[in-house]
Amino acid sequence: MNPAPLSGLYAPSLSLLTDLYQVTMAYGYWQQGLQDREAVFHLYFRKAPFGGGYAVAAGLAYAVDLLENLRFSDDDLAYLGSLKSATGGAMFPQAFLDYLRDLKFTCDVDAVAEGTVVFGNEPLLRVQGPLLQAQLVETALLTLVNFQTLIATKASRIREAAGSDTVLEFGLRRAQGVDGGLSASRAAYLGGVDATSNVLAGQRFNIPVKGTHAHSWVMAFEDEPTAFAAYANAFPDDSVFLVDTYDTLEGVRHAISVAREMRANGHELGGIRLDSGDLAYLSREARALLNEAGFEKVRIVASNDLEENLITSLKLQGARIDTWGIGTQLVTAYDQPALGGVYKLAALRKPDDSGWDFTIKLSEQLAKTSIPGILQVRRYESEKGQPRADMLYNVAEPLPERLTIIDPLDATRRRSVRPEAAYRELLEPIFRRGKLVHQLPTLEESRARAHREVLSLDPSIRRFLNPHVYPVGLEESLNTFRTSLILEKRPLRPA
Ligand SMILES: Nc1ncnc2c1ncn2[C@@H]1O[C@H](COP(=O)(O)OP(=O)(O)OP(=O)(O)O)[C@@H](O)[C@H]1O
Ligand SMILES: O=P(O)(O)OC[C@H]1O[C@H](OP(=O)(O)OP(=O)(O)O)[C@H](O)[C@@H]1O
Ligand SMILES: O=C(O)c1cccnc1
Repeated sequence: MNPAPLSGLYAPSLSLLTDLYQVTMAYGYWQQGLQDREAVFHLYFRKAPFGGGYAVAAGLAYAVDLLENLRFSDDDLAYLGSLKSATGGAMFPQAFLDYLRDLKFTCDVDAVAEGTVVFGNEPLLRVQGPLLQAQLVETALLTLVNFQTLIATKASRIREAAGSDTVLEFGLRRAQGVDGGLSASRAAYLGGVDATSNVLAGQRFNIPVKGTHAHSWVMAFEDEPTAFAAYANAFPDDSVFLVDTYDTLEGVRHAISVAREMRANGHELGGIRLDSGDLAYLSREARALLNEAGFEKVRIVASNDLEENLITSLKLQGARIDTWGIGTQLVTAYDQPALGGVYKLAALRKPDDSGWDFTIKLSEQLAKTSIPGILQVRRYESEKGQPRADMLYNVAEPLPERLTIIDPLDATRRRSVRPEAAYRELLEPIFRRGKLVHQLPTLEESRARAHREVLSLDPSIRRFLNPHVYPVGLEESLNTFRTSLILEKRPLRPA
């Protein structure tokens, strides 16, 4: 089986999966002769989602697939050719459409591996190449990386709450459409769930598929014991009975009597599922009934609008739940349905090719002012591999001998870097001149990375409530340069 069956996910191409303004700007750049001016954009979010202290990067495999297949088909061009301007003429002239027909993606892309733990303000992706192309891919890259990073992060929080218990993703029916379901299942697995009920995701991404049965199964038979016995007949070694259709504890008793018959025939009941009521109380009662009857190994699955805080609370209440089935809250990222990742222009090659003009987007809030340069993220780690601080620096400028990391929001907060401190660079080359130069890891490898990296974080950063803020700063000369650029661009207002 193909472990990373992503190639051609968007074949022949999703080149029109963009906002109209990307195409109108592309036309404008082309008209101005700016299409090949070398540009650098960074994709980053400002604040980790769910009030948490970190995020888990995801979506790169989809982004690679999209960029590899980026081309305008005849149908795409015919559609763009049919668009009209306000006065009724063609929005785009034929010569521009011909240019798009021949367009090939030739940018360099550097990115953080999927499953890497990331923080606010650091680039997850850097695109460097012809301005028109680097601009054109903005929307699609944001669509892919924002959503999958959000869901992978939610899944890692649920994993954190569940500890070593099994977590199943049950979200497809409540997901935001087809790709919302499919890419959520992938990102949730990457972030740490153990299996999905989504069969297409199982086929496409080689994710383990698992499930129980619905209330309708019980309702389709004359009574509950008959329904359980029929299910056991179909799946003698893989049965989990949903016990709450009529009365949960009565349902547990029915499950036990069918489990006895199964045992007499050489089979064991796998589990029961609770889907309503007080899950702490019912799971304890169910455990006691099962144990008394000699079914210590029958697992208790719980579902019903669960998420990381409820799981934590249920555990504190002494719930005896072995497996958590999580749907809506996970795949819709219910408490924060979007990650506000942005894609900002940070450098433009000078027209005479003599170097770079670094660019900045100002904001009233310093937190929203962009970071100029061609950025790399250097992660300093302890001897045990625990992340200690991340430093953003401009690879287009030489690094000073003595490194100091400055908090971009408060320049008085500084950290010196020991020259011998161990580090790794997070952005890795993915495309060079439009050619894929990176062997993408399998989904299993990315999932293992996410698991490893989240666990390597200090628990104070992983906690849900008021997590400690992980230090991400600018290398001192970059910070000084950014401040000077802000002063240069911001008008000096009269008092
Ligand atoms: N012990 C508990 N502590 C905190 N929350 C719980 C506990 N048990 C269940 N919950 C959660 O409370 C919410 C409401 O559950 P409850 O079963 O009362 O309502 P419901 O979903 O409307 O039930 P039903 O399906 O019977 O109509 C769910 O999110 C459930 O996971
Ligand atoms: O609560 P979630 O986290 O979203 O998990 C998925 C839910 O979907 C199912 O309910 P549904 O009522 O759709 O069908 P059912 O008859 O199988 O329970 C299942 O029983 C869960 O309660
Ligand atoms: O298999 C299950 O138990 C399941 C699947 C989807 C949604 N809710 C439950």
